[in-house]
Amino acid sequence: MKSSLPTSVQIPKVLTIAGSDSGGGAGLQADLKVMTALGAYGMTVVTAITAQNTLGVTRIQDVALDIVEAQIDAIFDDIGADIVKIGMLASPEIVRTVATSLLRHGVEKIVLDPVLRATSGASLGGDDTAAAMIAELFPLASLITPNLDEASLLLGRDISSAGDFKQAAQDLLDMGPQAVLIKGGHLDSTHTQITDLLMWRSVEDDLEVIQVKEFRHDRIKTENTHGTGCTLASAIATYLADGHDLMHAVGKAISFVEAGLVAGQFLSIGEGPGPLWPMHDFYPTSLPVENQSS
Ligand SMILES: Nc1ncnc2c1ncn2[C@@H]1O[C@H](COP(=O)(O)OP(=O)(O)OP(=O)(O)O)[C@@H](O)[C@H]1O
Ligand SMILES: Cc1ncc(CO)c(N)n1
Repeated sequence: MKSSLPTSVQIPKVLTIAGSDSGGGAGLQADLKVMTALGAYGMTVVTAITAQNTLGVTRIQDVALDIVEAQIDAIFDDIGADIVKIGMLASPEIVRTVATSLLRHGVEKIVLDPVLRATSGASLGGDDTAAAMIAELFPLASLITPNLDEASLLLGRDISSAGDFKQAAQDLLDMGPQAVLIKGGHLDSTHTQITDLLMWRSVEDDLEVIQVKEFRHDRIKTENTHGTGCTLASAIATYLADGHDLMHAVGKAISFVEAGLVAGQFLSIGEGPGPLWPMHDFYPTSLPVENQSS
């Protein structure tokens, strides 16, 4: 039972529906760290448990459908969420369960990161999961954030150059989401710049118009890029829940990832590509520990 103490401080409540990364760099662990770093109250619905580290994924255990549903109900029957971020869903059945539950609870703000493969190459969902996402979740999504591999899988054709981004975003937008962000992080790593392309629908004078914004930024030279996609989508969701419009939320989230990558260069976590560092604002890694403010 609640006490009668005043509860006037409002912080954004952000729910991630995602897989667990035992290594802590991606998945719901990354999501929670980002939400916390950005001042939101983070919550989790676990869809799958991955045995994972910086070298790769060794095992995946899907969570039973009724347990996925019960977690979503537990949150919306009590706490609620200002926005939902979706990551790894692992099977078409989990996609359907999540979509049905979110519809039942009338959830309207959804950032969908269509996670289908880990950077290490491990499959985190197959073609049938992609098809279920398109059918069940795209129409509910405020924003989808595919990387190049995911955009190629979802569209059934190769998206391999920045010149393909606009048409790919348009074709993905035609599949039902309100907005699409194509992430260019995996495009040729010899390029010194990265382009992420945002396309979204808006209404002007009662007419729907399609808007486009390219975010071009320097590629940070680092191996430690584990979790960039999860971090970006969680940061966008948190900034949206905090009241920013889509274009600014995406811009701020890209800057947050960049700062995390710069700070993550100085960390040595695991033998493979390590994670970025989402706590960069609080614990800057480039300073010797004794010089950091306490
Ligand atoms: N080396 C880099 N320097 C600067 N920004 C980067 C770098 N690598 C990725 N990003 C940014 O990180 C964000 C996520 O992009 P990316 O293409 O890596 O997504 P992803 O493949 O879904 O991530 P993940 O590898 O976690 O699955 C994008 O905004 C992208 O521009
Ligand atoms: C659990 C999980 N979700 C998402 C990704 C994508 O980075 C990953 N590697 N692991």
